[in-house]
Amino acid sequence: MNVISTRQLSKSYGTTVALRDLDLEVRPGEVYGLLGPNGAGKTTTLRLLIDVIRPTRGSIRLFGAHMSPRLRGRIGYLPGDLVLYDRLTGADYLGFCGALREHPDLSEALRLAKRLDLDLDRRTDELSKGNRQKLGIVQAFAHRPELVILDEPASGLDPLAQREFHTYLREYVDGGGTVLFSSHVLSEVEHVADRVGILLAGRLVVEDTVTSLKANAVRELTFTFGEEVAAASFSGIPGVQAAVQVSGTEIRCRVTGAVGELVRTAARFPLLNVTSHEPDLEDIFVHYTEEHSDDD
Ligand SMILES: Nc1ncnc2c1ncn2[C@@H]1O[C@H](COP(=O)(O)OP(=O)(O)OP(=O)(O)O)[C@@H](O)[C@H]1O
Repeated sequence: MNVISTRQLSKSYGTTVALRDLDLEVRPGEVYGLLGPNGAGKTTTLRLLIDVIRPTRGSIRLFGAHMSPRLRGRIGYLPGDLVLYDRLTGADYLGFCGALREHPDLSEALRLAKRLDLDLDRRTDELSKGNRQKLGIVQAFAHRPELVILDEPASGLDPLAQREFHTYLREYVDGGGTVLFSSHVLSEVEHVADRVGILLAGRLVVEDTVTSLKANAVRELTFTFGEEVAAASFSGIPGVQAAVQVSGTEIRCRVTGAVGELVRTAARFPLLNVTSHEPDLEDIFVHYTEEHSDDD
């Protein structure tokens, strides 16, 4: 049974369609990263899942059931717009959240706060942006939820805190937890997520593992020859999308899938060097964003 399962989930605000027909499945024990440019519908999706806003259409199942007060206790949530009570210390705030959730045991919260180097004795209005974010993360995990939904968790965290947080996320899923998070930080998604979904203008345009997305993405191979070679010699080869003449002796090819035929063709000429630019998640993200804007 999937931890999260949505069918044709849609949300409109007046005439603005924020989310269209989202079918999302998040499996037990996985870290799922939701990517998208500003306004793509990420926050809307997360808010729908935790039931702070209601769908215009479609359905949501969490652990196979509709949202209920009992189910809410099994879920942790970091909102994108975290509101803290300024006069409380971090420890007071966590105690308050624990009381609301009827989970007074703060041992997990204290452990995570220590790992993130967060001082819980300071008043929340004295905390820096990054430390407020750490407090938000700590409250999301404090009651040992089975699922956490995090809206831009990396926002404001310094690289050390980010690294510690990612290690903690891995431990959390290894211990049976499940994570859905949104992010703009593509390197974070690349390192942490098992699967990635890209939302564009409210639609899920692609969903896959990071490894598979990269394997199927467009790569660039640049060939340097010992004599002049025409780019036209490389057009029509399976997988080659474009062959560009960089100079008389240098040709750059954009290619998808296997490169065997392309490399065999290049080897028929006096080949001196080949360099390959491997796509990262940013290239893939830009590719889908550009492709989508072409459709508009
Ligand atoms: N309360 C609201 N009233 C009207 N429109 C809204 C509301 N909330 C969101 N929207 C619109 O819905 C669309 C999706 O917004 P959403 O906040 O879900 O995007 P996002 O992917 O989280 O963006 P960001 O990365 O900027 O946080 C946007 O066009 C936004 O303007």
